[in-house]
Amino acid sequence: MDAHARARMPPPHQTPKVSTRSTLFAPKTPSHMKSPPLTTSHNSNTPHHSEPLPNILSPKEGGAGSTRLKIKSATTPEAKSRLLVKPIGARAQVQHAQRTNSDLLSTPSVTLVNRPTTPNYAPTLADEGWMSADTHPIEASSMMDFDEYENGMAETETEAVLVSVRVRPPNPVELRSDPGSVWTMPEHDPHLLKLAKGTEGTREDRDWIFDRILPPHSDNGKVYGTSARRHVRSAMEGYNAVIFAYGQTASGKTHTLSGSSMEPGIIPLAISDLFSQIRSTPDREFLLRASYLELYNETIIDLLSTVPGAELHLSEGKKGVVINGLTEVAVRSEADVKKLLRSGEDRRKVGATDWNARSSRSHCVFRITIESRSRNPAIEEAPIGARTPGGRLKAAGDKMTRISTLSIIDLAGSEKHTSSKERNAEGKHINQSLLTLKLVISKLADLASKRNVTHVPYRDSKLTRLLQNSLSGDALISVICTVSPSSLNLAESISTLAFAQGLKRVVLKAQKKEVVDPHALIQQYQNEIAELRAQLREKEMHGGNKTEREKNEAMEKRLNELKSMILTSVNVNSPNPEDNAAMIPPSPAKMRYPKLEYDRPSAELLEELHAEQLHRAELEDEVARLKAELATRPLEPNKEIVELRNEVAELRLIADDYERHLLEPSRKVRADVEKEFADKMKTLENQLDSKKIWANRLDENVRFITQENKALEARCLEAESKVHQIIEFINLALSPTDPDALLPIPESEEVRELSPERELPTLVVSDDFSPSLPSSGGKSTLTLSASKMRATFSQMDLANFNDKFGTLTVSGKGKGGKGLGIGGMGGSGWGGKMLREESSFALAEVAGDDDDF
Ligand SMILES: Nc1ncnc2c1ncn2[C@@H]1O[C@H](COP(=O)(O)OP(=O)(O)OP(=O)(O)O)[C@@H](O)[C@H]1O
Repeated sequence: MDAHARARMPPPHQTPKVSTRSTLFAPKTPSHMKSPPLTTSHNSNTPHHSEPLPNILSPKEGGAGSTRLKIKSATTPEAKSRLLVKPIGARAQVQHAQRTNSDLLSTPSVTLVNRPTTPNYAPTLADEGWMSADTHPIEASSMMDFDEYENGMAETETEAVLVSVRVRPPNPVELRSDPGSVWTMPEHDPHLLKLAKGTEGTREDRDWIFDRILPPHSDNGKVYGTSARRHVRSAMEGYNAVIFAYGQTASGKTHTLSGSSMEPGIIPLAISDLFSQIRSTPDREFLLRASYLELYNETIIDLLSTVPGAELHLSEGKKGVVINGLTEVAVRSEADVKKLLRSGEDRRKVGATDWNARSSRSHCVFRITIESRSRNPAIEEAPIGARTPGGRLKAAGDKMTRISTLSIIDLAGSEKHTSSKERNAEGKHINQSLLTLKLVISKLADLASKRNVTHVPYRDSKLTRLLQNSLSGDALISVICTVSPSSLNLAESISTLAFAQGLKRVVLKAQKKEVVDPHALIQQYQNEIAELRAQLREKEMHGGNKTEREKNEAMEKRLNELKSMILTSVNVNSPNPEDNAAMIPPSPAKMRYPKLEYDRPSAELLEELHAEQLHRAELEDEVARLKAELATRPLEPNKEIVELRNEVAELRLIADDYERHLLEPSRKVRADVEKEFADKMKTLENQLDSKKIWANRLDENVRFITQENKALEARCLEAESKVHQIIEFINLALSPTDPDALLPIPESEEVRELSPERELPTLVVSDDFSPSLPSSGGKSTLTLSASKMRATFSQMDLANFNDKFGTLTVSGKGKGGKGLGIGGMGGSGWGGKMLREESSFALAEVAGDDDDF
């Protein structure tokens, strides 16, 4: 964020929270209404002012400090005159109602009555000071950059004081001394103020940056737009707002705030803006009351009191500093405020100093308290759970009220030593209070910078006590620091700018004040109105004698008076309390549709109705003509339908396109799945290939085994035939008939031992063929001697024997190669089995760990 943006003020609506804080001004005792008309004995320069003040408020139960307010019954002619305001015509009302906010702003409708003329003070039109919007001379162009400026501010995020610096044009004395200005204000940068090159008497060569620099040619309209309008609008929305001017004497504070009849200042423009806001807010009702006080030589004086010079005292209330007994006057129109300001201005302490023929010798606070509520019955009820300022839960029917104050403060100028003794004494007090203000601001700035601050000296002057609630963050603040362009005042101007810089560092925490407050004056008035209406209705029903009728009249007057105090977009245009039209309460339809123009004159409405009827007749003719044309028209494809068809076709294309785009993701998913499956397929194919290899090798095995089996079969057959031979041999051996037919068996030591009958052959059988035979040294051998066998098996069934040796292979084994022998299966063994194990191992290697395999 750049320095300029930092310097800007935040929008006041950023933290719209409901607060329970309420106004700090306490009203005065009820004696006001009975007091004689206002006169002033303070201002020796001004004539006494005897104009009666409008609607002074008084506490319901009396006593200083009470916050209960009530308008006294205006039953006396004097009281009645206070309520009367001159009416304006119906046409003017309509024009007012039709004007937009911006219209009203760009053409402020009032100007302030200034103080009486003195030799070097030349306002004109003093009595006609409150000019109409159409006649005052502010140029519309001077307002042109307000919106741009406000838009810029709306972007900021932190709450700060809005600080503007206004450089006034040089006065004749300054022009004589040095016609140039010590300040330069670059056109391209409305935030930058620099000392002109070559300015003597100071070492200050820094750039000064503020929210707005207002060069000498800026008029009050521009100042209002840039430095006050936001605050006035915020006050209307429930934020407390303070606008004050600060600067050395004769630097232009009063000119900025009050202005002249030709160039109204911030106060009259603000008042005008307030009323224009009410006119353009038909859904809310308002109650405005004004107070005006001055702080002179550390004494607070009520400028609106019926007792001139009435001194006020401050006290510490629950919610801050309270001004006890301050007069508040209900105002219903700009004219009402004009009267108040004029009477207050007349009483203000002014005096000629060496620098200013009409110097303000006091600090002045003009304050408007604004109460408002919704007029819409649907939304005016406070939400369930809302609380009153006292903390109690709202009762049924309680309504939310916004209560805020707009304070505009004209500080007395900081003083140099003057030639007058009296001025010097005043100056001492003024300087003392301004010094305290500076100190307080500096402490608050330190606090905002999180420096250690133990004490903020609010109590050191009445000015800082008056401002305490606002300065401690309760309000939105705008300060206009005024400086002279002359080198004669350079030191003072730099001191003012330093003060302004301190202000920029103060942090504000203003909150919208929207509460359920049974003590809100607007609420009390509404209650009283309802009560009076009920009483009057009852009396009407029962008739009554003369005295009662008089009482009723008084009650009706009071009712009308109260109703006139509650300002709406309708009755604020018609300030005459006797204008019954303005007094009629809004109908339910009006309440429901507040934006409809119910109050337009009937002649206008009739005119409009007539125009509408003509227009309707024309339209009916046109419809008839078109119908006739349609009836005679040949049936051809309706162009519109063709167009619509084309449009449908186009839309279809678009829809197809959308569909394609929409299907794109699913296509991608499908491609992914397909790829996944393809990968899996490939793996399975690989596995299948491996299985095929394995199967081939199995086939090979089978083939090999089959061959082996065949070979074995052949050998078995051979063995069988040999067994037959053996059996034959045995049969022969056992045959007693022909011993010579036996084959000769070669002699061996072993056989000799075993077969003493040499003429008989010996049979040797290896154990490979019979596991049941006894083992001897790894190889069992059965040697049969024919002679022994003859003896042993003489009784044996040959068939049994044949069974026993039927599966044996026979290897001939006889002495000298003549004998017969039975041996194992030869060297080939189980070659097939070996092959199978090897293939199975190889196959497992190919398949890996795949479960699917
Ligand atoms: N911007 C301006 N344009 C034209 N005239 C101005 C401007 N500012 C001030 N003046 C004139 O300068 C004179 C002094 O101004 P003003 O009374 O407003 O000063 P001040 O700061 O209020 O002084 P003090 O503190 O003594 O009351 C007045 O005659 C006023 O009309």
